Amino acid sequence: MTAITRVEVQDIRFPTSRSLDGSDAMNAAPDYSATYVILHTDDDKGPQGHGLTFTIGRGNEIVVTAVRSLAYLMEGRSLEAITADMGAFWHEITGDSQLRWIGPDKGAIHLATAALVNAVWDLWAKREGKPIWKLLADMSPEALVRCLDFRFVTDALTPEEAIALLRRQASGKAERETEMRRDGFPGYTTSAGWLGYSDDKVRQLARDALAEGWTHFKQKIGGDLEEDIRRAALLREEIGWDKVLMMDANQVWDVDETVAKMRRLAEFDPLWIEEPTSPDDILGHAEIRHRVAPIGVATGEHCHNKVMFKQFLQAEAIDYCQIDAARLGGLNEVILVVLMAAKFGVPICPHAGGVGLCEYVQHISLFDYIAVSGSLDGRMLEYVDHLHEHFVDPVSIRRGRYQVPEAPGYSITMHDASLADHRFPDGAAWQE
Ligand SMILES: C[C@H](O)[C@@H](O)CC(=O)C(=O)O
Ligand SMILES: [Mg+2]
Repeated sequence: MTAITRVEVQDIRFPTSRSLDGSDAMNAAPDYSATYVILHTDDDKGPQGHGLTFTIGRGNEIVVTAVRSLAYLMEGRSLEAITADMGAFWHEITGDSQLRWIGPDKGAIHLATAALVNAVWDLWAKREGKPIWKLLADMSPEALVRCLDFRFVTDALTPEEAIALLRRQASGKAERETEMRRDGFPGYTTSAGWLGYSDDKVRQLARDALAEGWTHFKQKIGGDLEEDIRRAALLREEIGWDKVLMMDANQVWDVDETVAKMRRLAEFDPLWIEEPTSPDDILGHAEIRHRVAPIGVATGEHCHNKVMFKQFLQAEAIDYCQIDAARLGGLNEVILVVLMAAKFGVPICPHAGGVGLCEYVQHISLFDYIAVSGSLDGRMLEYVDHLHEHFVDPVSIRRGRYQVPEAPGYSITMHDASLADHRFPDGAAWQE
């Protein structure tokens, strides 16, 4: 038995606002940040569990405090008891009635839940000697479904339906695993498109990305419309018309405004408009989708729980489901949404613009392809070229495709020196 003896939490921040990496129309100057959790165990020689949740700077201290409040639900428990019934564990960690009051299943408390839950999965996978995607792909449908909490979503997906979905793809799993190891998973890059970058920088980064083999690009829009049009033309000039372009407004518009603006931007042939309006406006997204077709609608990075995703799917409001590994309450909830999306026929294209998110979501897309959907249609994984050097097992990209991670765990462990340098406010990075 391995007991979780202590939950350690750190406030880690990177001063990305200095270079405007990650900037968009809503978030002009983000400092990519992590509430970073380490699960210590009574096995000194064994691995620790690592997990993080993503924020963009101020407020990270609130999520750190929320992790401290939740820690009592973890400390003293055995890993084996948790993993024997992961569904019950998730129900319990999101079910403390006093803490649930400040959610439920949303906001700082849910972000904190993600860091803790993902750290448990990381610990489990490390002890099994497998990367997360492989741990999931190797589970029987019944074992995987036992990891999930179906409360509030059985009108959209029952455990029996989830088992049937997983059984449907069981026979081709080994083949798809081999294919992924050979070819990698298709990606797209956002790195050339941040809103705060100068024209020259956008041009240079687009050229670099083309030379590296990227074929799919995402651009930030949502500022002045004429500026959006000018920058879309600039990007098309660089990448040509045979490459795919996506647009991301980061929630700045109303519904009618989105329709009017996307009718102008349609000349640049965007595949999707991402987060056009409030992330909570399910019917608004449905209305936009209806009116801007054939441009697709993508959202999910601010979609905070399985109930919201259920309704986006039921309302036929999205063409692309952009789950976020740390906005939902950790992997248990992510898997449930992946299964619901498969049932509704909507492709998973995870959000990865943040620190550590590329590291996390590669496991989710691999699992989705190998064990759930069995399809690459409409599926691609976001890539941003920032901060990977701080991870012990960073993502590896070749010709615009994610290479399969093989190290045990969830790929989220950071180097000790990186943690020390970026601890807020006393780390070296914050002394300049
Ligand atoms: C603030 C983040 O960088 C955000 O712009 C990321 C995002 O919207 C994306 O990657 O998509
Ligand atoms: Mg986005």
